Amino acid sequence: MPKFAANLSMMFTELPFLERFEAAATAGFNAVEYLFPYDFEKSLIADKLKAHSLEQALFNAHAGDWDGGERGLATLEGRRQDFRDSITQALDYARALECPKIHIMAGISDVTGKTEALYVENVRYAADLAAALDIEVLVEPINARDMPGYFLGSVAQAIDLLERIDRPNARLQFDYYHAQITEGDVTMLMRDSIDSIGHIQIASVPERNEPDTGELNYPYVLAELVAAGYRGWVGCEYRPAGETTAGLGWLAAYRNDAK
Ligand SMILES: O=C(O)C(=O)[C@H](O)CO
Ligand SMILES: [Mg+2]
Repeated sequence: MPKFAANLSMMFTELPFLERFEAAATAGFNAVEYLFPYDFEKSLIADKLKAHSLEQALFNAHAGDWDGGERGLATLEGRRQDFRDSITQALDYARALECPKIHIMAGISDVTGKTEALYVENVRYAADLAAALDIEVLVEPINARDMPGYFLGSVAQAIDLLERIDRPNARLQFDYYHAQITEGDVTMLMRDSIDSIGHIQIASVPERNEPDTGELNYPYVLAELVAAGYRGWVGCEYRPAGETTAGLGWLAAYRNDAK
């Protein structure tokens, strides 16, 4: 059965960030992921993980001026040093949190030969630093409805760029929510890209709520993922329709499955 990580940027937002760790553990999660840890001392987060026996599955490298609309630095001309600083910072946190994976956001950029070349160079730079720490760097295609102008739109584009990056620890973050909106045929897409997949995320489509609603049949989708050999965390990157805990009935069904 799949193992699920709570995404603390979207789940348990009824609580202040640092209190979400305990809430996730109490709800039965053994791992967490979120966008960014950088507003907090890494030792503070490490203490939370330890106190609640949680693994840190994933977080993102700093993605620029988020409130100002930036969504990553890896394709931005003139931001090479900012990008490099973001990787140094992310790896510093990853080491402290014993986190094996970092998501590197590409940025809002047109796809041109120039932006592709910069992206390949930047992700390669990050992968080489991360490899020394046994950490993977991940790239994720994001749907254009939620993030208009985002550089990385499809799994095919991501795989093509990963081939050019050509580093074994640079891998695909496959988010079924984005894949269904942009491409559909998600199980064939997953099977075709399974060798590149380093992390999975889920949510209902189109509302991005609990995975037991919406147009995707997750019991089937996740059984196929496991059958294809995926053994990593499945990040629950969804916005609960109501109170987070009240919407966790879907998780109990997987626990019963395992018995
Ligand atoms: O939005 C997503 O799907 C993500 O995984 C990113 O990390 C943030 O946009
Ligand atoms: Mg995602």
